[in-house]
Amino acid sequence: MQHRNIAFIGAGNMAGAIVAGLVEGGYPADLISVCAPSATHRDALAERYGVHSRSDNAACAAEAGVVVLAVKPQLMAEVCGALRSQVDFSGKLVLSIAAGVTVERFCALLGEQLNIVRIMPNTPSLVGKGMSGLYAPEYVTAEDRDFTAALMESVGKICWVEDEHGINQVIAAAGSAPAYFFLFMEAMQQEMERQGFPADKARLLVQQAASGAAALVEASPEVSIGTLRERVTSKGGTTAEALRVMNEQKLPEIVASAMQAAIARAQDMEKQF
Ligand SMILES: NC(=O)C1=CN([C@@H]2O[C@H](COP(=O)(O)OP(=O)(O)OC[C@H]3O[C@@H](n4cnc5c(N)ncnc54)[C@H](OP(=O)(O)O)[C@@H]3O)[C@@H](O)[C@H]2O)C=CC1
Ligand SMILES: O=C(O)[C@@H]1CCC=N1
Repeated sequence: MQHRNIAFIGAGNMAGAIVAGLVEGGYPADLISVCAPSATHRDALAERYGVHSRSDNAACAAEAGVVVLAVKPQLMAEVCGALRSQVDFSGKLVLSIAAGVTVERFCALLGEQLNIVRIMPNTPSLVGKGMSGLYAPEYVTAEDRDFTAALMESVGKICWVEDEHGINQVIAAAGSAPAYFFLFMEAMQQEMERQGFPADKARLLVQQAASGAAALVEASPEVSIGTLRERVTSKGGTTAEALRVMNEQKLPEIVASAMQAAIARAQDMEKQF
């Protein structure tokens, strides 16, 4: 892939996961800077991955061809306002990973016809297993779209969405989703501990079952997930009994409501930030 000078504004969980995935995947660390007010996170990234640790957002962004906005949505207006007064964004590619901040808002904050791609990544990018949704306004060039796609493909899989609302739907299905699976795994580990298993064995059982199930889904694209579930479920057996309880207690409906709540929150944030 093409290599450009990238400035990450924000060095937290998500920026760190992308930086790690990029460098582990062979992107030159020397071309990556991470910028944040306190040294804690950015210095840790510099030490571990060899990227540059910076404290001056504007200087860092000014020197880069690609600026990744990776601060919390509620800080975006303040951070972009300060950047706009000191940095000329024409000719730069801006990538936002923030939930709930629209292209229209970024254009108001940083300049009209901003060359921007919105990315909705997730933290498994850290281990090269990310899933990112991408959206770009139609005027963004094919070269910048291709660069962004290749960048995120180097830390996982990607999916373009045609309209911007698709980013909110990607949040529900992928951006936030690792936390759903972690909650499920946490609950399973806790029950195994209640059953008397030590924490390390309880975790191993749950972790291996989860990663094995995910690997099976990935390895069987021609088989529906429902069919994979049925192959585990012997008639009158233990799985059927467990699934009966989950269905009686409306797990599928809970999942659907939770995803709808994530989308609704992203829409609220679009009005707020
Ligand atoms: N976490 C996730 O799973 C996902 C997050 N996102 C999006 O990523 C963005 C970041 O989230 P996340 O990484 O979780 O947040 P974190 O709180 O982990 O990181 C935020 C980072 O922003 C830095 N920061 C705070 N103020 C400034 C400032 N004025 N200038 C520059 N940097 C600043 C913080 O600095 P310091 O290191 O000094 O604290 C920190 O490094 C959000 O917009 C979120 O919507 C998207 C998809 C998934
Ligand atoms: O919780 C959030 O708002 C962010 C976006 C997706 C994952 N974390």
